[in-house]
Amino acid sequence: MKIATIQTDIHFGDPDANYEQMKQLIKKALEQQPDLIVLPEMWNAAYDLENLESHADEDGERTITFLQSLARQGNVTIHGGSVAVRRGSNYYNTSYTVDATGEVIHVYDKMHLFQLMNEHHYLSPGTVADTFELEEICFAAMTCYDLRFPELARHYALKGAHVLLVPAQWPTARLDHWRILLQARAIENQMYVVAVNRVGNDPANAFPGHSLIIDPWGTILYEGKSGEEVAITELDLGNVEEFRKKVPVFEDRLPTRYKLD
Ligand SMILES: O=C(O)CCC(=O)C(=O)O
Repeated sequence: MKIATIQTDIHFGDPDANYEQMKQLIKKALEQQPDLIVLPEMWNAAYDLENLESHADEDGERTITFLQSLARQGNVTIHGGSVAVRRGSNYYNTSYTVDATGEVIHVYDKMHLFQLMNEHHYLSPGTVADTFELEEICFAAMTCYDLRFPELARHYALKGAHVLLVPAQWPTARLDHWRILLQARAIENQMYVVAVNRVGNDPANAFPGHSLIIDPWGTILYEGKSGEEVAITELDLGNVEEFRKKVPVFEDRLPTRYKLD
C-alpha cells in the first residue's frame, strides 16, 4: 500500500486558509497515486480552542464534503487527521476517514484530552474505539496524546488491528517521547504505526514534524524532517503475522493475571 503523509504547518484560527492549503497538499500527494493519505491533528484551525464557536466544523460537514471530493477525484482513501468539530452543544477533536467512493468509513473522537493544551476545558472526550477495514487490512486510529495510553493501542491490537494511524500536534519539547512511544506501540503490539505530526509554531508551542512510519519490528521506515513534507512510503502491510510469529507475545499474554482497573 502506498501511503502519503502530509506534514504541514497550520494557520492558527484560520479555517479558510487551512482548507485551501490542505487542498493543494493533497493534490500534490495525488500526483504520486497513493492508496491512503494521512493528515495531521486539528488542521482546520490548530489549537485556537478559545474561538471554537466561530471555527469548529458543524457536524463535520465542511470537512466531510472536502475529503469526499478529493478522495473521489484521486481514487484514494483519506484519513482526515483530525479537525475541531461541533456536535450539538459539544466540541470534539474528530478524525474522519473517507474512502475512494466518498463513503465515510470511520469516525474517531480523541479520547484522552491533553490537559497541557487545555483540551479538557473545551472539548468532550470520545467514547468509541472501533477498527476499520481497508483493502482487507484492519486499521485503527488514535490522536496525539492517546499515544501515551498503551491500553488503547493494545485494545486495537486485540480487535485485530495491523496498522495504527496517529495524527498529531506533538510539541518539540517532547520529541524524544514521540519517537520512543511510537516505536514502543509498534513493537509491543507488533503493528505498523503511521504517525503524522505538524510543523511550525502556535502561540504556545513549536512543532518539530518528524512524522514517522514504523514497522511491527520497531524499524523506522520513514522519518520526516522539520519542514513541510508530502512523503510517499510504500508498505507491505500483509506481513504482520510473520512478525508476530517471531516473538509470539499474543500467545504468551496472561490477561487474567494482570487487572488494569
Ligand atoms: O503528550 C504529549 O506530550 C503531547 C500531546 C499533545 O500535544 C496533544 O495531544 O495534542
